[in-house]
Amino acid sequence: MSKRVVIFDTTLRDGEQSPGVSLNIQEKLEIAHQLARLGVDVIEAGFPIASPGDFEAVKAVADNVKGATICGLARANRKDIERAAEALRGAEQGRIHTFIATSDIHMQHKLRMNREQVLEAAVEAVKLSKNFTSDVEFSAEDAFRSEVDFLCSIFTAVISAGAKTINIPDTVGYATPQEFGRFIKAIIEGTPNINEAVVSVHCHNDLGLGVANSLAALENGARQVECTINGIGERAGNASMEELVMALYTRQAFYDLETKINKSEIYRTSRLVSNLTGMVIQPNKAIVGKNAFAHESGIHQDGVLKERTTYEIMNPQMIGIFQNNIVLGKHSGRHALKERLKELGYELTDENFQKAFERFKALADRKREISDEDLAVIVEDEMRSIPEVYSLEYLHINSGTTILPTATIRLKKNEEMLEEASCGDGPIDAAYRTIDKLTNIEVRLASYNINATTAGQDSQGEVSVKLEKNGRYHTGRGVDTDILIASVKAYINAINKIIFDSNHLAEKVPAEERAL
Ligand SMILES: CC(=O)SCCNC(=O)CCNC(=O)[C@H](O)C(C)(C)COP(=O)(O)OP(=O)(O)OC[C@H]1O[C@@H](n2cnc3c(N)ncnc32)[C@H](O)[C@@H]1OP(=O)(O)O
Ligand SMILES: CC(C)C(=O)C(=O)O
Ligand SMILES: [Mg+2]
Repeated sequence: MSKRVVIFDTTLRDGEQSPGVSLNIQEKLEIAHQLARLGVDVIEAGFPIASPGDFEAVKAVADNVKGATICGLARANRKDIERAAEALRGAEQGRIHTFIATSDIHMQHKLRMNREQVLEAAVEAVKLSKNFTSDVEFSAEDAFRSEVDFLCSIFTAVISAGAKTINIPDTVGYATPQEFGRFIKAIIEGTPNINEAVVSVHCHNDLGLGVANSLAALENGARQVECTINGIGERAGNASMEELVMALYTRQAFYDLETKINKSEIYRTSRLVSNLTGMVIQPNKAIVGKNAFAHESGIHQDGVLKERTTYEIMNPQMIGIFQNNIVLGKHSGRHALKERLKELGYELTDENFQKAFERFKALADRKREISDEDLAVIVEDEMRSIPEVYSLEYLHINSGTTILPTATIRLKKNEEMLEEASCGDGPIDAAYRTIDKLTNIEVRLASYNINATTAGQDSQGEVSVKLEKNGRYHTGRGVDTDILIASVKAYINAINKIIFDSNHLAEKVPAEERAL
């Protein structure tokens, strides 16, 4: 039996049946070109009878996209099939995919047809389709809830009528892997001319088993899988293409099957489909989710940095993901921080690194993810060697529409604790007046600037101040997720610089010429 699995992509047909998704001609064309680059074997571009727009989209894909079979869906009736054939006329290789439901529940309530009528409609549909193309696929909708003997007789008949692919959908996502595998085996064994057609499956994800069921079918003789990018599709979606392909590749030794998918295009295709359909990918989605290759905890990061395969079963670069997979956050350890700092070009002494690590952990307690910008701020602070004569121990600010802004601050000066309170025009003015009282250094605030150093609600505020003292300017910088704390830190930083400069000056200038 062939090892080759045919990848039938139905992102543009079943994927577009996702509630809220509607792709225009241009968008379908763009996705179809990308699917061809990705190397899918069949692109189901739409359901031409559904609307003039879908007809035009299938036609545009058929006329323009080369390198893959272009397929159009049609119910088992003349109008649908002729419309599909017309849309596909320009295709290098066109496939008509005709279908009719075979489960009792669908036949009785939806189609209001009996088995004989359904079998006859199926055979007629395949015969009619054969007038337009040699590549005809027949699907028995709701196959998994259909009676196996009836399915075998309908498949035998459509294969005799010329169907080259017979598709066995689990339309409502009801199957579980073992029983679906057994089901496929029973159909193959019960259909005498099965060797004249490719056996295909089309699994929905209502129980989250679309991919698992498809793999079970492949183990039991199926050689085409119908799937969508990012697993989009009717209700809970279809089997996800990227998961199927990567499962077959990663577990090649077990399945011994291959596809012709160009794996390095997987991520790009996933992003394109997500952007054009508006279907956001959940972060923990396998293969293409934001977190699929991200490591946050220190023990994992240490392992991955020492040897990637300790915690990665696939290489993200292989599917076109080049972003950093080490996410710095509260669970990260020293190895990961040191590695990222090295990548950013920072070489810290052991002592500075230890300080930077402590600040990193403190920030990570308040902020979900630590960005490179956050690290730059932390490290630059640690690399400066201005002694911290004053440091902030405690800050309490009262402010609002009906109260006078008041600040209470405790500063540590060397080993001594100093505490004061003051009012001001605003909370920052109150804080700065309090610091002036505590330090007893007379300064003038020459400028105050605030910036968000990183994006997002939990971003850091960076405050820079310029203080004037005896005609000389001293800048101070403070960073914190709380802008009042950042403002106070900036002011204290500038004061410490004033003291540092004044001490340096003292070494050169006699006391009487100095005034602090
Ligand atoms: C499992 C799947 O994903 S199947 C594909 C589902 N996709 C879609 O339905 C998307 C596109 N669909 C559409 O735009 C419309 O449903 C159309 C244009 C196809 C049909 O629209 P309408 O003619 O208004 O019919 P409507 O959708 O209301 O009902 C479907 C009809 O098709 C019949 N039908 C359903 N499946 C089939 C089939 N495979 N073969 C023949 N007839 C079928 C139904 O019995 C019903 O017939 P009735 O009108 O005699 O009762
Ligand atoms: C048209 C068929 C193949 C389908 O989408 C299904 O049965 O889910
Ligand atoms: Mg479907």
